[in-house]
Formats: sequence, C-alpha cells, structure tokens
Amino acid sequence: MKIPFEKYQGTGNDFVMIDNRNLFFPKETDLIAHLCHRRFGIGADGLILIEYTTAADVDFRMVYYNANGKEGSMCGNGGRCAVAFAKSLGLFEKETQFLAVDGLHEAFFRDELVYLKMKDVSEIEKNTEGYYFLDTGSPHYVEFVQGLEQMNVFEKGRAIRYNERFCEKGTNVNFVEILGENLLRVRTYERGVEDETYSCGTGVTASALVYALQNQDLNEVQIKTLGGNLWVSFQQKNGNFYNIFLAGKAEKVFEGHIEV
Ligand SMILES: N[C@H](CCC[C@H](N)C(=O)O)C(=O)O
Repeated sequence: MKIPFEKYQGTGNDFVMIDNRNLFFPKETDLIAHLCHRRFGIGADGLILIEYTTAADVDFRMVYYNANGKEGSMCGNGGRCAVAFAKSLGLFEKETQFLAVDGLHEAFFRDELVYLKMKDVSEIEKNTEGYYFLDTGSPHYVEFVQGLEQMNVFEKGRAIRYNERFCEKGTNVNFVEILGENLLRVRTYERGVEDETYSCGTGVTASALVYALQNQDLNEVQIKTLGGNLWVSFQQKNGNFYNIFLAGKAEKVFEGHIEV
C-alpha cells in the first residue's frame, strides 16, 4: 500500500505526520517502527496520526507513537508539530483545542512560534540521590550538571533509563546546565527512541519547572537544545504549576508517499 505523509520537525525533534481522518492507517507496531527507521524508512523520532474526535469543542485528536512503534505518552514537540499540521489541513484558523493521550490541550500561533498548553504539574519528587522526577505528560528524570556540551548523554542517559528503578516502565532522562538567569541548556535521552534526540518538549518543560522551584517569582525560562530554542512559561503557587505553555518553532520539512 502507498501511504501519504508529511515530515515535520520542532527544534530538531522530527515526526512523520499522517492525516488519518478516514482511519486508513494500519496501527501496527512493526509498520510504524519501519516508517520511523532512518535507513529503511522515512526516518523520525516518532509518528503522529491526526484523527477526528466526537468530543465537544475539540478540533482533532493526536495519536503519538515513539520511533520503536509503540504508543507513547505525551509529546510536547510532537504536539506543536501536530498543531502546525492540523492548521495546514484547515482544521482551525488561529487557535485550537485538541485531544492527546494526557487530555485536552490548547494551542495558538504567535510570531512564528507554536504555543502549546501542557498539563498542570503538582508533584515533583526531589530524590535524595540528587535528581528530580516528574510527569509533564511523559515521565522525566531531571539532573543538574556542568560541562553538558561535552557529556556523553547517550551512555549516561541509557544507564539511568535501564537502572533498577526505571527499567520496567522506562523514563526520559534530562541533563540540565544553568547558563544564566532563566537560561538553561537541556539534553535528553528519550525513552522509546532509546537515543539522545535533538530536543524533547516535555523534557524541556520538566527541566524548566524544576529550575523554577528555586525561585517562586519566576514565570518564564528559555532553553537551548541541540535543535534550537524553546520557551516555557507558567504560573506557580507552593510548588504547583499551572498555565504551562511550551513555545517554539514547528516546521514542515517535506512530504511524500511511501510504499509498504
Ligand atoms: N519527544 C517528546 C517526548 C516523547 C515522550 C516519549 N519519549 C515517551 O516517553 O513516551 C517531547 O517532545 O515531549
């Protein structure tokens, strides 16, 4: 069969996007892993289906799979790309509300950036071993480090993802360096891709919130990733974070058909 697709990227986190409003796409793990494969397929960190939903006031539903072909938890960069793709399909004009695996999300465009509202966060575990663990739609380990540009994120991240605590369900692993006031560098090992990616939206969000625990007045953080800049804004009260927005570019790269 011939599958039409578009390829999108958000700060270098890249996705195969498929318009599945007519439900033609076979949701098979092997097929999805093949489409995401960088040698045998199109190549991507994940695959996203856009589908209709009957839920009230919702423009579309986003179904996200990791590059290993398995349905993933929420994807922040993928969500921003899904919003850009849905706009190109004419599903909304300026702002939208859509459904993802972790619930409803609002999103809008401003100055070429896609702003995506993330779920509220109230539980941040501060582990005695020197890391934080929280869920921003996906599970994230966050550790502050120095010399991040030289670090082997793949080796260190993989060791944590497969350690005794996390091996069963897995986790995404973020290493964070403070570059200046409200400016972070983040590099992420992603579960489901099982590699370092150029950027991880839910990981950058998790890193910004953990950083903000130190400063109750803080409400915006800029983050440098390997694939470019992201911004996380939020409101916080006693360690509870709400009105969390992830902002950054989301761009179409190419489109085509693949024979499978
Ligand atoms: N790249 C994604 C994270 C996907 C989460 C996925 N790796 C999982 O844990 O299922 C993002 O931008 O938020």
